[in-house]
Amino acid sequence: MFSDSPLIIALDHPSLDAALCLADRLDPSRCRVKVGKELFTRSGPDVVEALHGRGFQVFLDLKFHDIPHTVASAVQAAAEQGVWMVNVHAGGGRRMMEAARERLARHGLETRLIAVTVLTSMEAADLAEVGITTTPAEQVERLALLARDSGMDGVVCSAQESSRLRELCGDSFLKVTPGIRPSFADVDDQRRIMTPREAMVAGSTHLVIGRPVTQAEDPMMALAAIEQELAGSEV
Ligand SMILES: O=C(O)c1cc(=O)[nH]c(=O)n1[C@@H]1O[C@H](COP(=O)(O)O)[C@@H](O)[C@H]1O
Repeated sequence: MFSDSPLIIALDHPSLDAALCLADRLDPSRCRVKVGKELFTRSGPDVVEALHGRGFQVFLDLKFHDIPHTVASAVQAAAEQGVWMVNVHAGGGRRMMEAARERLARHGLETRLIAVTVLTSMEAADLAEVGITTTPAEQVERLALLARDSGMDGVVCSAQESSRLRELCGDSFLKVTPGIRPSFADVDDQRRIMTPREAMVAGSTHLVIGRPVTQAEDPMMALAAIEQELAGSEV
């Protein structure tokens, strides 16, 4: 049975064994999982296959950013592995995103395709250093509108931007938000953060949570605590 939970647990582990060890402590009916750059670079498609075999839906978070043909081919390769969701960088531009969308459509692949706006680790000063002098919020709006117009199913953004993006792009446009910190967790290196409850109220459709669950002594108990915080929000 697939999960309809908004929770996506980031398996940011250095090996296949470590990731599966954590996955085996989670319940696939109560969360999805995210495979990112380190884990995929080390273990490749085997980890996706192993997670599918355990009943998890997988968000393959490789944040593709390259010329349109290369990104379209990479997105196709991800979708052919049967992943639930894949992402690209909105900064790659309209033609790149449209090429990825068109490739999935041409092959009848239903993987959700979303675009990263501004990373949750970035503040105004970080943007200024790379030549972007608008605020993070303005840049997120610009990239979210571009992503929507380029056929994306949604965006990755900070939960602090979810309510504005709900107004601009509607409820069904996915707002996948990392930088989530339950009341019991440390902030770590994240900057634009919110609690799970605040994020759902603000309009996030999915919450990406890593260390607060993966580093917990009992990951399933941490997940249950997050579910409880969410239930308190009546969302
Ligand atoms: O695309 C992502 O998932 C992502 C985008 C972003 O802007 N910020 C961000 O933290 N992430 C990912 O979300 C996860 C957050 O993990 P924690 O900070 O441990 O909860 C990591 O796997 C990040 O790579």
